[in-house]
Amino acid sequence: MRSHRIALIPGDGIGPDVVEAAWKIGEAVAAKESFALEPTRFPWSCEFYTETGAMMPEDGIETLRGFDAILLGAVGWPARVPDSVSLHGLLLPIRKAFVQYANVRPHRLLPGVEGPLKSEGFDILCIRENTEGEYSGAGGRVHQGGRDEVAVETAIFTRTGVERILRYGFEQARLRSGRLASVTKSNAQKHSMVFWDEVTRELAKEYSDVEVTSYHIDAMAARMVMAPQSLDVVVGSNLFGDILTDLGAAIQGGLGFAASANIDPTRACPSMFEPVHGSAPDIAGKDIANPLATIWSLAMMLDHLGESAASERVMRAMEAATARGIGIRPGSHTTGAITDAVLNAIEKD
Ligand SMILES: NC(=O)c1ccc[n+]([C@@H]2O[C@H](COP(=O)([O-])OP(=O)(O)OC[C@H]3O[C@@H](n4cnc5c(N)ncnc54)[C@H](O)[C@@H]3O)[C@@H](O)[C@H]2O)c1
Ligand SMILES: O=C(O)[C@H](O)[C@@H](O)C(=O)O
Ligand SMILES: [K+]
Ligand SMILES: [Mn+2]
Repeated sequence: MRSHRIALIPGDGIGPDVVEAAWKIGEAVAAKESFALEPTRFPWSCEFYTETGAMMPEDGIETLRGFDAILLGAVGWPARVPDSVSLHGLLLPIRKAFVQYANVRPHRLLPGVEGPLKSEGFDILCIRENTEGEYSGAGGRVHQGGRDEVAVETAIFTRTGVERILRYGFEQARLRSGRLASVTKSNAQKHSMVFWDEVTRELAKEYSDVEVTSYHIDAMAARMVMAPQSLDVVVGSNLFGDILTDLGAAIQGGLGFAASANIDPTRACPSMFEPVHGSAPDIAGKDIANPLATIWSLAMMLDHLGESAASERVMRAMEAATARGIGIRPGSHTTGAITDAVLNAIEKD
């Protein structure tokens, strides 16, 4: 029987609830399609940090390297560990070490879900650079606490990094409508974003079948709200992509719906799948976290593993559940009730 080894990192807050919910769905579709999912659970989290002084063991990356994929919940519990420590101790090292340079985030309204806008048919694909840019972690602070204190945070854009993410965007545009929007801010950031635009234009010659348009990040934010139909594939830097994908999540009905895949397109390393949202301390422990974002991320994982029939089963079941009004508004159903509705739809399919 085909088998896939999956590392589960539930993490903090609502992370464990949504990962266990998604895992039930994974097991159900694996049974339907006659393959096995072999889970190994890792307790790496802010609690782990409190106990050990690190977000993951020193050999954590090497341990993960042997898996076919990683399914993650959320990292961060600011009351216990500063976010800058937890993110740079677990989530960001995985993205960087495994060169998961393409963070793929689909935003689409599921049937029955009414977003806050009149944006029927909202359906875009955001591609976020995931290994460098504003998240490089290069910089420092001097004269800490003093009147002359200085903080420097240097965004790093390499030709390799910029070219490969734009290329990924062009390729995705080819698979969809043939339209690509490249997010820039070259009016203000006169080095990195001018470079980004230059590489965009260079690649445009190679992809003459793709219609590419550059938009400044601020105008893009407005466009996503005012004219989302004019967009299809959107490619942007790490921070721009981070912000735009919470906006995309909001338009698709909330963070409980937004899925993501951290992809190493070369497949040399395991890719990681996780909801766009974080640990949601404000609703943790209340059993109202929407698991659909993580279930959708699981569908992306199955597709990446070559299990496209199982992936399609998950998507169909989610759509059947929301079409019946399950989980369509924040807090409308418990995590368990939404999970059961999806499981039920899988059984009936
Ligand atoms: N990739 C990640 O692991 C990731 C992503 C974002 C934030 N974080 C971390 O998570 C912590 C909380 O961050 P935040 O509050 O800025 O963002 P968040 O995404 O955790 O929450 C933002 C808002 O969305 C709601 N929400 C999120 N997920 C939901 C779900 N599944 N169902 C229903 N509502 C949901 C929350 O209740 C909250 O009101 C911080 O430590 C942050 O650094 C981690
Ligand atoms: O990448 C980040 O900024 C955080 O982990 C989170 O906000 C995300 O979007 O994944
Ligand atoms: K997450
Ligand atoms: Mn984010």
